[in-house]
Amino acid sequence: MLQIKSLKKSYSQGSTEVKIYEDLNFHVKEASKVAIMGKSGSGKSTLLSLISGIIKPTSGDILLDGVSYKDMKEEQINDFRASNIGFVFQNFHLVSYLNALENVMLPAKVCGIKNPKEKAVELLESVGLGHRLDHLPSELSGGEKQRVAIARALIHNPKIILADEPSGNLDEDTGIAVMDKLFELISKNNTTLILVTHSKDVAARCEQTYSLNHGNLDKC
Ligand SMILES: Nc1ncnc2c1ncn2[C@@H]1O[C@H](COP(=O)(O)OP(=O)(O)OP(=O)(O)O)[C@@H](O)[C@H]1O
Repeated sequence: MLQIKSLKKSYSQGSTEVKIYEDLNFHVKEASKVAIMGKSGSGKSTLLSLISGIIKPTSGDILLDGVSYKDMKEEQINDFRASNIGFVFQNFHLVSYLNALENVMLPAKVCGIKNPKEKAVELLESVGLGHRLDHLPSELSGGEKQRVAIARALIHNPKIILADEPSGNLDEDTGIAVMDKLFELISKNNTTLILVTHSKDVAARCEQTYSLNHGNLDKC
């Protein structure tokens, strides 16, 4: 489903080259749930940004469902990402001036999905927020914001969800409830999950856990 081949990524920092990976290889099967752990600065978020096509590798290739990013122009990658990938971030990344319903509808509108409102209401109800549709992000609790973000990530039935510390900003009980919801919905939809986390408990929910060490992904 997802293939990462001989991936090299370096950042230029003035005259210095910051090397993150030299030769990273990785394969994720369809509908599987994979956790990525590793020390701060090991390159976990960078890997999610590369998988989403937001940043480009220095060399190597990424294929999603056999489609290589190398063969696509910037605009095609943006369209491909909008249709195939859903995101859940630690800081929620909701649009501040849109209410919960409008936030969830956003990816559906971008992808031209029919009945976006109906689908968004259904999803918000499934995450227990049917009574908060018209609340702005500033009028929602942290756990509620993350449940809106989960509904938004799933509305366009993406092939893959990339989650970066989704419970990192939530208290323990709220984090558990939010993760329960995320795993329930992705299992129901057979969505592939790649989850970056520092929490062993969160990682244990996944079928496989890898640790990113010195540019290599080691199976735990
Ligand atoms: N745009 C950039 N320019 C230069 N260096 C960068 C850039 N973005 C990230 N880095 C460096 O790349 C390394 C990997 O960053 P990344 O955010 O992927 O780490 P991470 O494993 O997700 O860390 P954390 O667990 O702390 O969130 C870090 O050392 C960081 O300083």
